[in-house]
Amino acid sequence: MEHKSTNITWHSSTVTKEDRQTLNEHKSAVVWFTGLSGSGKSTLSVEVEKKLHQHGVRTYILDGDNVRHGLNKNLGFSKEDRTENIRRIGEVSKLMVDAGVVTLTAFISPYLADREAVRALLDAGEFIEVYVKCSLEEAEKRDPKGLYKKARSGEIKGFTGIDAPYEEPVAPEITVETDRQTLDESVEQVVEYLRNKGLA
Ligand SMILES: Nc1ncnc2c1ncn2[C@@H]1O[C@H](COP(=O)(O)OS(=O)(=O)O)[C@@H](OP(=O)(O)O)[C@H]1O
Ligand SMILES: Nc1ncnc2c1ncn2[C@@H]1O[C@H](COP(=O)(O)OP(=O)(O)O)[C@@H](O)[C@H]1O
Repeated sequence: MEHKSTNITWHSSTVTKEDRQTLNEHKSAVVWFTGLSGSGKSTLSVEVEKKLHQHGVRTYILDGDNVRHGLNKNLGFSKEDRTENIRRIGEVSKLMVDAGVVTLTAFISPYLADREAVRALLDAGEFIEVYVKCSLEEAEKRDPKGLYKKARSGEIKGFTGIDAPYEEPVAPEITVETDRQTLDESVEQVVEYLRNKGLA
């Protein structure tokens, strides 16, 4: 993206990310849930956060409700707008990780290049991609918000999985299969990974 501001310098503070992590007694990273609408991203992020919080981990969830209603309320669902949506969320995630927080994000983030751009913003090991894998058939059967029905009838255009693409992750850190596993199994799988990385 074009860099419009000039004559700006980076102002570093004396308290570093590492200092904050030491104070918190855990590292920080972004746990990036990606998958179709209805795959279980929000449900999983909420349950994983609950577990982490119980273990004394500082957490925050970024999802559509706190981002598309505020920071990104000027964005729709064209390819360009989705890319800008993910770019901004990536930048916010980076700030949250710098603040020492384990940040969980729940966005479809359908484009591989957009997710890789977020990965590139962060240090090694700080971007944990969780592919919330679920067949379109099952997601459509769940249809928790009735949006697939609207997409099939043509009331919503450019809906992910129907007439807009979803590019599957190539090498995600974690894959959970919500049409084959129970919610508890998926939650435990994510928490176990985070525990092994000093994040839980
Ligand atoms: N056209 C279209 N395609 C996909 N999704 C749509 C669309 N229009 C509205 N919605 C609703 O918006 C939620 C997805 O927003 P995201 O910010 O996660 O999308 S993206 O990452 O920018 O692609 C998504 O929420 P989830 O079901 O939680 O994934 C939908 O409820
Ligand atoms: N194993 C599972 N993991 C996650 N969600 C599940 C699972 N089985 C059924 N569900 C249901 O699927 C729906 C997923 O919706 P949601 O979490 O809003 O998905 P997304 O955020 O990806 O759109 C919820 O109603 C949830 O209860």
